Amino acid sequence: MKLLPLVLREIPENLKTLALMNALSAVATAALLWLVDAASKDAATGTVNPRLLIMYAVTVTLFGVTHNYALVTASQDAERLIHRIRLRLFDAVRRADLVTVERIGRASLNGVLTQDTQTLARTLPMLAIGGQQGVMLVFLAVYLAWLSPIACVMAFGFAGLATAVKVGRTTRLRRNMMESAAAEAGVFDGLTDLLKGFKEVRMSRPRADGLIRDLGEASARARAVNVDMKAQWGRNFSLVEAMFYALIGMMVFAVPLFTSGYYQVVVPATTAALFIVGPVSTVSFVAPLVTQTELALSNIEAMEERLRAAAGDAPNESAEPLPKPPASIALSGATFAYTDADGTPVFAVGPLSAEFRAGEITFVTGGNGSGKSTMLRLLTGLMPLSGGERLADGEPVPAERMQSYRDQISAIFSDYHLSRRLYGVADPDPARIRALLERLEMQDKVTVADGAFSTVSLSTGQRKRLALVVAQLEDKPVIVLDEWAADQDPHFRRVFYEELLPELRAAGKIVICVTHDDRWFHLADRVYHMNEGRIEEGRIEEGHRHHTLFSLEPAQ
Ligand SMILES: Nc1ncnc2c1ncn2[C@@H]1O[C@H](COP(=O)(O)OP(=O)(O)OP(=O)(O)O)[C@@H](O)[C@H]1O
Repeated sequence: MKLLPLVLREIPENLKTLALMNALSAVATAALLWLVDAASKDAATGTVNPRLLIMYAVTVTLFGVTHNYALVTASQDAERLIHRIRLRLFDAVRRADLVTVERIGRASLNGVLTQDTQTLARTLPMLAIGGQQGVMLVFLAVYLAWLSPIACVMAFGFAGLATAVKVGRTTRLRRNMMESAAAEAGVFDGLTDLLKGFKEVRMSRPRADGLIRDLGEASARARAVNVDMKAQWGRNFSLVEAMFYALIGMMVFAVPLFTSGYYQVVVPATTAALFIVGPVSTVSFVAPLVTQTELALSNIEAMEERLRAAAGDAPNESAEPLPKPPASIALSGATFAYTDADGTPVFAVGPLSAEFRAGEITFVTGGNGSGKSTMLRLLTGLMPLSGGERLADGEPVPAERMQSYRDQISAIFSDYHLSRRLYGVADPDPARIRALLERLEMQDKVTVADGAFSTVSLSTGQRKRLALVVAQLEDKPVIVLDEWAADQDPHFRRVFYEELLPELRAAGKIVICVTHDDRWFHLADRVYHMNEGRIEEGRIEEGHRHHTLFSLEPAQ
């Protein structure tokens, strides 16, 4: 049971008031029943008792106010709880390192962050209502027991039976619903192929025919399963409704057989039975949601635990700032290995030693899969080192300064995600933005207003140019560009190598650039070459061009 401890721990503030309001609204309901009984006796003699009328009006008001308070507060508390859980999850994700996030998988993270929290958003308010109706049932039971203990036992016994039937059938119905969801997912998969692969479908009639045939079959399967599911739902609904009518019948036909003197209370007892139908129905509907809620909470807790366990007892990475913006950063004997699910290393890098200095352009070259991006991830502090050190100005960067170290670096990785909002750039100067957009030849495509780009629906190369606008607005001492130029046209590639990079160097930045463009290797002050996870420093030979530009020597 996770829900109750969670509620007691996370949102204890209103619980007492909530319980009181629930109890008051339930008492008001029982009082209304009593008043109806008393007033109907007067009505039978052709009189209206004004005192009862006033009491009735006051009790209805009390019920309205307390019921409304309890419902609204319970819903607000449920939303507050969900909000807190979400914030905790967001924070756990932002604190996790890249290896952990990649190991858990974005799909699993997404599932917990969206589906499981949505499940809570759906079930918690309903559970709150169910709880309230449960309290109401307790008070109605007391009232009915006061009128006639036997009537109470029989009414609640029968209601319990109806609930058991309903819950049992709902479990079966849930199986039908899961089949229905699977069938709908089949249709959705086909639709994804149709819409995402529209160009491919349009280009080939046999492919289109095959896909549409499969889609038709998936849709027919979904129809059959849905018909079955809805018939089952209809049968459940009718049966349970009929059982509640049977309950009322029992109050007037069966209960009198078991108790004497019942004729005196038959009207209020039957009215009370009518009143329990609604709450019993709600409680029986809501009860199965407890399992879903518990499952969602378990998933969320397990995910938090995985994220937290990965962080382990790691010190607070934001505890200390770097003493000053670094004039050089370096890896010294750094090692790291990717592992598979069993922990077996699948690709190892290092020991890597490389230094990157302010006012220098450093190129990192190497074949596909040689470990360039991995080296950058280690250098930028995105992934932990297994061995060796990261240095800033020749000094090892302790874990307590890692966030401050990362904050010195603007990085545009090859899979860079461009947000529309300029997160992390406080009050950007509009004139500077305009100048940068012009410099990156994007002024006709994009504007910036209220801290956001007017659009990010652009080509990959154009998005990378905007990423460079953001990086320059950030104005950090280190700029890392992972194959930035690969998505640019020849004209802008030249601008990048011959103008933008030298400008960044002239501004005193540590410029690190992964590239395959050997035509411009001569523009670098330093070249590192990656080969099967090892690094070699290239010596640039004057007067040479193209790939013979530098010869490789082991780094010192
Ligand atoms: N998350 C990961 N888990 C396991 N192995 C990985 C992971 N990321 C990369 N690798 C492996 O590490 C090796 C180096 O990858 P990396 O991306 O660093 O190379 P790269 O030199 O940047 O390649 P490219 O030029 O193709 O971008 C590859 O063999 C790759 O399969």
